[in-house]
Amino acid sequence: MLKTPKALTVAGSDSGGGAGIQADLKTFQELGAYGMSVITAVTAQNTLGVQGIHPVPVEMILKQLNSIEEDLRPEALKTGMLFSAEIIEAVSRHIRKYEWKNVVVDPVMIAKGGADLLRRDAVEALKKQLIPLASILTPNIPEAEQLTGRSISTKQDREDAAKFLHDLGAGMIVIKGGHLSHDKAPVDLFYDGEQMHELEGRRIDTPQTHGTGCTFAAAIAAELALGKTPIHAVKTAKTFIQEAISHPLHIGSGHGPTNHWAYRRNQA
Ligand SMILES: Nc1ncnc2c1ncn2[C@@H]1O[C@H](COP(=O)(O)OP(=O)(O)OP(=O)(O)O)[C@@H](O)[C@H]1O
Ligand SMILES: Cc1ncc(CO)c(N)n1
Repeated sequence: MLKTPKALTVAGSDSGGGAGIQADLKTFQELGAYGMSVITAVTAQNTLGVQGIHPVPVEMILKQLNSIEEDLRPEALKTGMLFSAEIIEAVSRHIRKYEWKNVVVDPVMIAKGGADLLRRDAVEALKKQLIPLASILTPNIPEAEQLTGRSISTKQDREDAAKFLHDLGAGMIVIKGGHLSHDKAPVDLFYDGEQMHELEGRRIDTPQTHGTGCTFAAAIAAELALGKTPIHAVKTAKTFIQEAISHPLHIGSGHGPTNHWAYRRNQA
């Protein structure tokens, strides 16, 4: 009997459904992985912004992780919004203890509307505890700047940042190009620990980009769960997010969600 690949997201809930746990589960489903979740925080959120954040007690996060470990060990996982140093420490300890593999770390810090999804004092825990466990780390440019303490404007800056993050212990790094200036194509830089690869893309001029980073990292995790190679996984994730942004759903009046159906529909 063929084994069903299981992918786990350890992240915050977005009541609006476009980012966080909800985006991750939709992405897993579309790419053919069985989706599971460990919720680290509940956010009250819509396309206009974040109206509230309620972190889940660490004890309950550990219970969710243990329930998964005892019965449903994932082939791959992704982490998203982790909110505090104590949550990062608990999640990292669990991943280390049970030697979970194929760990995609999306170092979520700030929502599109400016809300803090990670406490400022938790950045050190992220660098010391979780990044060394990452098979693939997926910062956007502002997150890479925070993690490296350097400003990033040129291609050389991005390559140097990727090497710096590799030295912190991340196996492979994708520095996402969504935040490059609007007249530039959103090229993502993928460093596999030896070589730099550029993931070309076409910029789609739309405000409907809520949850792009979550969806991209979840697509990588789904592909790794399916047994695909890292380079295949990041390339599929890039196509997946490009399709999802290209076919907006026109939901809400702010930064609307992307369209998780678009990739599979276009493959059919
Ligand atoms: N306007 C766009 N057109 C095409 N691709 C885009 C656009 N914006 C982002 N992307 C792509 O989406 C993916 C996520 O990148 P981005 O830099 O937006 O992540 P992020 O800032 O972490 O997202 P989030 O807002 O969810 O935190 C990358 O592959 C990036 O190249
Ligand atoms: C819960 C959650 N995670 C991540 C993001 C980043 O897009 C968000 N807006 N909300």
